[in-house]
Amino acid sequence: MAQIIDGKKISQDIKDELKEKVTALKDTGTEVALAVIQVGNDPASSVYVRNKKKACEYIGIRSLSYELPEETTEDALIELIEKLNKDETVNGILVQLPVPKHIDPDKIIRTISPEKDVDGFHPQNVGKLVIGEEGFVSCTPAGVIQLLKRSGIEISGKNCVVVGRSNIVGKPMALLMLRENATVTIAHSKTKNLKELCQTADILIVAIGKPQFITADYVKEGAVVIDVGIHRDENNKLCGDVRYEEVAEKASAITPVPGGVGPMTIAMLMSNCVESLDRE
Ligand SMILES: Nc1nc2c(c(=O)[nH]1)N[C@@H](CN(C=O)c1ccc(C(=O)N[C@@H](CCC(=O)O)C(=O)O)cc1)CN2
Repeated sequence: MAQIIDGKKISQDIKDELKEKVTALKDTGTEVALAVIQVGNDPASSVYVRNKKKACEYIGIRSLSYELPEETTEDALIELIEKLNKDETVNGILVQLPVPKHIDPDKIIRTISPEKDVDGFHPQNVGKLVIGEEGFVSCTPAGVIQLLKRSGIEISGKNCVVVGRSNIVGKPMALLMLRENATVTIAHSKTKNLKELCQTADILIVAIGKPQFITADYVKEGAVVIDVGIHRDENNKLCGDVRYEEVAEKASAITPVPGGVGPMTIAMLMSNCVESLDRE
């Protein structure tokens, strides 16, 4: 049976380390502040935003909350971001995704100052990741690296297949694994022989957005399987992109859903906020 990679425990460890750091910073008169913007009332987004605020509270980060109505215009949102960009007391800014359809997420991401882009989505931060310069890194992929490292899983020299090529998970995930000296392949909806390709992976990272798509026959005996997906099944129970029960019997280590990658997203967001101070 596989080692279960406990994202809840690892994210708690990270939050505890950050809390210590933030407490010490406070003693020197330095405060960390994060502005969280949500447009509309998507129920899942409301849960994530609430959890981000709770994490801020736990660590000692000041959180500024902007809950804007669904009909907020793109211009009004841009105006708010520009105001926060100029506010010297705010270190980090994030707009919870998805935004309503009438708002262009790419335009919004580009409006956030790269120095305050704690989500790591701004093209300038993505570019820094590509060329190996220090910048903010997207929280979910950064969280996966922490899960692997803190679980004692060797990355260097391993064959890694990343299934999914989104800008916020798949692509940065592949770049981070490359930075850790893995041999990386990105698979996507047009990939031929996906199953055979996945079977070559020592580390299989799945961010495909299809509930329970990856079955045991996609997985090499002893592989490490990281599930980035999050869905509700027909019984309204949370599940991932991976068929957990059967894959756990074949893998050497696996992340559960819930309690795997998800909680790491928020821990790494907190880490980026604290890190933003070192960049000033
Ligand atoms: N601006 C952003 N928007 C979105 C991001 C992001 O990083 N920045 N990522 C996702 C949502 N997300 C954070 O925002 C997120 C997703 C899942 C979890 C999490 O802890 N999941 C739990 C289950 C929680 C539940 O009960 O639903 C788990 O997997 O154990 C945290 C954050 C899209 N939008």
